[in-house]
Order: sequence, then structure tokens, then C-alpha cells
Amino acid sequence: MPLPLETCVFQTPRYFHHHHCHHHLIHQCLQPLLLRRHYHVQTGFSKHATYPHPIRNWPEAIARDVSSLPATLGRQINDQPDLDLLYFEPYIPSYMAKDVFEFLRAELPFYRVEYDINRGGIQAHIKTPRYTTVFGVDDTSYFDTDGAVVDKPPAAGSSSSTTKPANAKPPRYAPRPIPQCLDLLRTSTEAATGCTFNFCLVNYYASGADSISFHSDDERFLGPEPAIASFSLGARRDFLMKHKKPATAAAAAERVDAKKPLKLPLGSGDMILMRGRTQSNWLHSIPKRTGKNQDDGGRINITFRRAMVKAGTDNYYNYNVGTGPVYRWDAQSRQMMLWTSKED
Ligand SMILES: O=C(O)CCC(=O)C(=O)O
Ligand SMILES: [Fe+2]
Repeated sequence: MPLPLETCVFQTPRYFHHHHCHHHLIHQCLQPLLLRRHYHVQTGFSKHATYPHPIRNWPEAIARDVSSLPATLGRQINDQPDLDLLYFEPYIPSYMAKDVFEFLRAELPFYRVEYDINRGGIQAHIKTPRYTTVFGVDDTSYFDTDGAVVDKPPAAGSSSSTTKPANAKPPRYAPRPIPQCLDLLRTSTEAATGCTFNFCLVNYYASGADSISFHSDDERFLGPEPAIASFSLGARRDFLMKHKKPATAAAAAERVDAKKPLKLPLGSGDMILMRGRTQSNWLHSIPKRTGKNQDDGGRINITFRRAMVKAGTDNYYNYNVGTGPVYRWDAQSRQMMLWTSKED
């Protein structure tokens, strides 16, 4: 019989179906009450029909430490036009960052997404140059206590309270709830930034050969001036930022000093909040690394975002999960390996 949520030291979303084996129950009876609560809440796995496999919850010690973050106050970086960053250096202190990195790399399902695009009439097949995964659902829906996706009632007086959009496409992907190990970090990040997040995207750069090219996260489904919190774990990698090209020559003349590119060598545990006019005016990238730094090792990036409409959910699952096979970290060979369920 699960304890009521309000007695939990760390709130665990109710969609987690706790698995109690007999051995655990006997063990729990011998524990003092407080310990028993800890034990109940912080052991086991996050489970959901959409997950390829259960995802382990934080060990108790890490869960407690995560709830005490951030380790430092954010430093504002806004000395360039349209730039508004809050840099936590670090958010997760180094004594924790290593464990957090190893844990997430070992526990999360990853994908290597491929897709076709049409660039000015030219068809191209894109192989995403990194491992990705995503959890969350846009603001129009939530997960109920059974883990089912439920539409929120439309706001009173909104146009959608009387009519459903005629062009509403059926969803292509079943959204996945954010597992406990990432949701504790989401909650901490919301408290540290005052922002709200309903999506968690994860990138794994296996080596210096993995990268993300210059882009901005300015999709319409994020709404105007989106805030995106971006965590780094593992190998240090350069995060490059450059101002978008001015639309006209007049605008260019006005902004002679506006294009100075920025290089932030992000270390393990760092978090950078991008907000305000940043996404609409700046591009960012993690370039490939060659030479002696190429084999520095893997890096995990976690971004928390808030998608406003259903189109955002489909877009994020399409480009970060897709329809291909699952990869998992193999501790023996120390690399991502194709993974298939043993029940298949
Ligand atoms: O890995 C990073 O730090 C950046 C990731 C990123 O820009 C993205 O996922 O949109
Ligand atoms: Fe990005």
C-alpha cells in the first residue's frame, strides 16, 4: 500500500508503478518509519508503457543532493545585443556530476535518428550526429495517475473552448512521462530559474566526432522568447554562439559589433539558461573536435523546455526518438550498443 504523497520527502509523480517484491516488503517491516518512507520513494524504477524498458530512479543519496541544487548562483551574460544568458558554473558540483553523468548514460534509452528533408527542392537524408532521447508532453495535455495522456480543459473564453482546430493532425508519437531521475532535476531547475518546463531533451555525444550544428531553438510551438535550461555532464565541449545575420544592410550597419561570436567551454555540471531575445537572435552549436581532444570521452546534454501546443510534442519525438532501434550503454565494452528487449 503506497504511502500518501504528502508524506514523501521527495515527491514522486503518481504514474510510477512501484514494484514490491516480497523480499522488499519483509525488509521494510524491520525499518523505522522514516527510513521506510525513504526506501519506498527512492528505490525502484520509473515505468511506463511507452518506455522500451524501466528507468531506474536515483539512489537515495543522489536524490537528496539533487534537491539541494544549484551549487552556485547564476551569473548573467547580457553584454551583447539580444543576448540574455544565466550561467551556473556549476549547477551540479563536480563531486556529484560524475555520478549523475554515469547514471544517466547507463539508464536512459537512446536513439540515433535518421530522417529525410527537402532543402530548396533537394532531397537529403540526415543522420543525426549524436545520440538523443526525449520525454514530456506539451502544455495542452498531462499524464493522469494511470500514466494516460489526458487533454487539459481549454481555458474559459478561449476560441478552442468552443471549436476544435479543424487542421488538428492525429498525433504520430505517444508521449513519454519524464522519469524520476530527470524530473527531480526539472523541479530543481524550475525553482532556480522561475521558469516552467514540460519537456526534457537529452543528447549524448559519444566522442569529438558527435556534434550539433548551428541552429536556434526558436520553433513556434515554444512561443515567443522561450527559456531553455541546458545542462552539461561529462567531457568539456565548446558551446559556440553567434548572432544571426541581420536581415537588411541597414540593420547590418547598425550592428557592426553585434556579431562577435562567443565561446563557452562548458564543463561537467554547468547549466546555461538561454532566455528573452536569445533564441530569436542567436545561433548556437557544439562543433566537432579533432586532434588530441577527440577522445576526451562522452558528454551528456540535457535541455528543459516548455512546448505550448501539440505540434511541439510530435516534432520533438520525431527528431529525438523517431522510429529506429534503441541503444543502451554497455558497461563492458564502454560504448552504446544496439539493444533489443529480452521479451522480444
Ligand atoms: O549539447 C549542447 O550543449 C547543445 C544542445 C542543443 O543545442 C540542443 O539540443 O538544441
Ligand atoms: Fe539548441
